[in-house]
Amino acid sequence: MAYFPFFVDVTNLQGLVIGGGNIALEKVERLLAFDAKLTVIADKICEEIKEYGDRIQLVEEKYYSDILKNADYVVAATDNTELNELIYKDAKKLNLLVNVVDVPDLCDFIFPSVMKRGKLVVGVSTSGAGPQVAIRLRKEIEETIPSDIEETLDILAKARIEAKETIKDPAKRRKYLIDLANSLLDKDK
Ligand SMILES: C[C@@]1(CC(=O)O)c2cc3[nH]c(cc4nc(cc5[nH]c(cc(n2)[C@H]1CCC(=O)O)[C@@](C)(CC(=O)O)[C@@H]5CCC(=O)O)C(CC(=O)O)=C4CCC(=O)O)c(CCC(=O)O)c3CC(=O)O
Ligand SMILES: NC(=O)C1=CN([C@@H]2O[C@H](COP(=O)(O)OP(=O)(O)OC[C@H]3O[C@@H](n4cnc5c(N)ncnc54)[C@H](O)[C@@H]3O)[C@@H](O)[C@H]2O)C=CC1
Repeated sequence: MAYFPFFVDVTNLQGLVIGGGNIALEKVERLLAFDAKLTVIADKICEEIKEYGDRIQLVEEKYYSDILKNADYVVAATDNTELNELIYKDAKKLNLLVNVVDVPDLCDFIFPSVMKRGKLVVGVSTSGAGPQVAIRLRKEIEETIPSDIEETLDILAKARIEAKETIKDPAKRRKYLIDLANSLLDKDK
């Protein structure tokens, strides 16, 4: 296996979380931090997940395979190993990407340890070798990020749009944007 860190626009995809316990809640919260479109199906959905009811679709029923038809990707987080395996098989028949929470062999994608500050996103993965290492390194990286990074990236995003209009020469535009990025990042040093 080799996990490539695509940064996927989850606002445009329909995610399906199967299971409504603590582990499902963690996955839901991580995805909602990115405004993911989500459906949660479980015969028992915990209160904490229900509190997100205005942002996600809740289906308080047992898993049925037809629900996969509306999904783009699936997270299987039930406490039933055989069921999680069945979900994996059903989802593969539809060519969906699946994450079975505690079974790396049944994960087409895995959750990294994530830091998000405005437009900056850092995701650290150990390819499943040791989530604890991913968590610790993510925290260490977090400490090196300038406190005004959100503002810096907002300024740069605007400047790039303007520069595409106003500086027609690609080489000059590139130099302008690299210098601006460096000056913003260096200004507090
Ligand atoms: C493969 C992967 C699949 C996936 O879940 O996507 C996976 C698998 C497994 N995790 C297990 C255990 C723990 N996982 C955590 C925590 C996190 N695990 C996450 C990701 C991943 N976990 C993917 C690989 C990530 C990578 O590449 O490094 C994080 C980063 C993101 C997230 O979960 O969203 C999140 C931290 C979020 C944050 O804080 O930043 C803790 C610590 C804790 O809970 O505090 C423990 C207990 C301590 C321990 O065991 O180390 C077990 C053993 C289960 C058992 O048998 O008990 C398996 C199964 C196995 O390894 O066989
Ligand atoms: N809790 C933990 O710390 C960890 C748990 N795991 C694994 O993650 C999985 C889930 O754990 P928790 O969320 O803590 O369990 P939980 O017991 O809190 O929740 C299980 C959920 O599965 C749902 N479910 C069961 N059968 C179903 C069916 N037929 N259709 C739809 N939903 C169904 C239940 O309704 C419930 O919402 C387990 O397999 C567990 O082994 C892995 C690592 C750590």
